[in-house]
Amino acid sequence: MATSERVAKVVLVDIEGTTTSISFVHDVLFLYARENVEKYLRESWEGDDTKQIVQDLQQVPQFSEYKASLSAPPAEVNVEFISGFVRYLIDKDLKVTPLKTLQGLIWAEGYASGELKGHVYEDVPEAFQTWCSAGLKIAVYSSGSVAAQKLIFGHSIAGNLQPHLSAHFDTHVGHKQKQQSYDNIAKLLKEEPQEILFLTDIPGEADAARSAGLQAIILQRPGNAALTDDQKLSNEVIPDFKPLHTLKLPTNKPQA
Ligand SMILES: CSCCC(=O)C(=O)COP(=O)(O)O
Ligand SMILES: [Mg+2]
Repeated sequence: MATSERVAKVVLVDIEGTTTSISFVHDVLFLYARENVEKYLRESWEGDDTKQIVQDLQQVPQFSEYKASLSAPPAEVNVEFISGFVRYLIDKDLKVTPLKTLQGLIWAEGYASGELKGHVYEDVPEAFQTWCSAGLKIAVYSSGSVAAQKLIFGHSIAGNLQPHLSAHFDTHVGHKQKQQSYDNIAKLLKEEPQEILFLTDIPGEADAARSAGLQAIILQRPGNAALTDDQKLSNEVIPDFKPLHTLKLPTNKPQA
């Protein structure tokens, strides 16, 4: 289907590599979390949220591997030990839920102080505006926690984009390369899967979304991983959101 003829009721956007540069996520956000995790854990160690995250981190499969890599692991978990494990997970870019929850809490302090401003590509605010004016809904599905998603769009370099967004999904609905996650999202949105258009930089995510019946398009932003010839042949690939400015609802009926 030509991009100009495409119709959808919901545009479901990924963040890293789609609305936002990979370098911002890795070189700014992940670095901020790396540098501030120990301070954050020290100050919140006795709090219920941190206690739950620390417990959940110890259930991550890589925990025993990390412990075994240390010459003298402590007898009891402490701030330094968990901070080291968090940095280990960040360096491996593991999209595990307790890490993502913790990162969101750490970033909240950076956004509140003004040290962090969320990067969005220049075509993103106009696309959000155009889709909302055409009656489409915009939802977000990222490995970043829902709280972190609200921060990046609420404190973006283009201002507060959060009013354009109707729904947020993170790894609580499942892994981004699993069909079941997209089945879950369609059910939660109460929409037919084919009326949802998913935009992502990762072919495995596009494949999983299509298996669930969603439409999917790949973004090839500057700095994204190169696609193979096969991936280019089996996907529609666009450089930015501009070709999707003509996106319309399937009927002239406005959304309820
Ligand atoms: C919510 S901004 C940080 C995004 C993040 O932590 C991440 O791992 C990016 O994953 P995505 O699913 O957006 O590619
Ligand atoms: Mg991505």
